[in-house]
Amino acid sequence: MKPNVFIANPIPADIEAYIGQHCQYRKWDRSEPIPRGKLLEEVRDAEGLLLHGLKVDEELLAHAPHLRVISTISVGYNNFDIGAMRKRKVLGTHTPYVLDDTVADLVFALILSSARRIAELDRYVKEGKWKKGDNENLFGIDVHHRTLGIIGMGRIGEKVAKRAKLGFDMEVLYYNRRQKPEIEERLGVTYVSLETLLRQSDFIVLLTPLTPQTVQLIGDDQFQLMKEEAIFINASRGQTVDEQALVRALQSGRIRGAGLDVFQQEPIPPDHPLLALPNVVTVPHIGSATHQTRRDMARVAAENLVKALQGDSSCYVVPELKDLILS
Ligand SMILES: NC(=O)C1=CN([C@@H]2O[C@H](COP(=O)(O)OP(=O)(O)OC[C@H]3O[C@@H](n4cnc5c(N)ncnc54)[C@H](O)[C@@H]3O)[C@@H](O)[C@H]2O)C=CC1
Ligand SMILES: O=C(O)C(=O)CO
Repeated sequence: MKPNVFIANPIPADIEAYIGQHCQYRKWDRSEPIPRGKLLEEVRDAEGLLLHGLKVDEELLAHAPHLRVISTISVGYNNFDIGAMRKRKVLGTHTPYVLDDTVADLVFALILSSARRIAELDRYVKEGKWKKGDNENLFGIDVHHRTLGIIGMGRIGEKVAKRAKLGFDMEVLYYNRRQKPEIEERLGVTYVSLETLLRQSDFIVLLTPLTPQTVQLIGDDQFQLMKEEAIFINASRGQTVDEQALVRALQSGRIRGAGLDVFQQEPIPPDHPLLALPNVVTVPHIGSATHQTRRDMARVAAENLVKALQGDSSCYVVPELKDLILS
């Protein structure tokens, strides 16, 4: 008999059809998120669950006694309570690699638009403020030949480093849980302490996963170490930064600017002080959001779901739960 699965977010029709070849499924296909109560109801008989951005915790698992696999359409899986999943032997899978270049492109878009003030000057032109004789008050800073510091040199970090080295002749420093000599050799990047990275970089990009060790990794003390001209980019998760400290650093001119794709609360409340600052470029968590990449992510997530239910270990199980598929 085909396993029962629940698809909690809309996915392309052909990918849904692929799941249908291997599983019996029910689905939520409205664009607004599924209400929590409805999700808890729907998972009652499910052995597999496909989702994007929904919280997986003890409560959800308690409502899903048959659940064996949860497949998230994202590479980040901080929405998983890993301890609770391990206790119930529920596998978690994610979507690494397919989105790396797309997210790295977005990081560069944030670097360039912060340095050259693209969003601010777009408003300036459209509001009819452009007058002959405008000069220094429109100037930005160079990106090429400056120093980029990457915190979290993983799959996406490496793609950012490649763009920086090959496209912009930048010096690239990185800080990571472990040093990566193979990337140093391939790209000519330099491993440094977090403190050195913060002191020496003109652009600082945060790309670690959200874990207990990275919660508020960047706060007042770290902003104090940065150059006054530094631009801070966050494309990891909002909780890796102390957002109040970031507001203070930007308001006081401690750093020059910021480019942000992620926020402590998403959507960010419209009256949030960050949104009143001209030296901040914001986008609504769109790192991987191109038509092609979101499609590829949905395909990988669907393949993960089907493979994991079949006991095929070639799916992308999250590192902390890999032993479950082998046991
Ligand atoms: N803004 C967006 O739309 C997107 C955001 N992301 C975020 O980016 C993160 C990274 O994705 P990948 O590069 O695929 O992951 P990855 O696992 O390949 O890389 C993460 C790197 O961070 C390092 N790291 C982990 N904890 C650390 C710590 N405490 N201190 C220093 N380094 C640490 C790891 O050693 C690893 O090299 C995701 O977990 C997700 O949160 C990912 C995709 C899209
Ligand atoms: O994949 C992720 O972790 C995202 O944040 C969205 O692509």
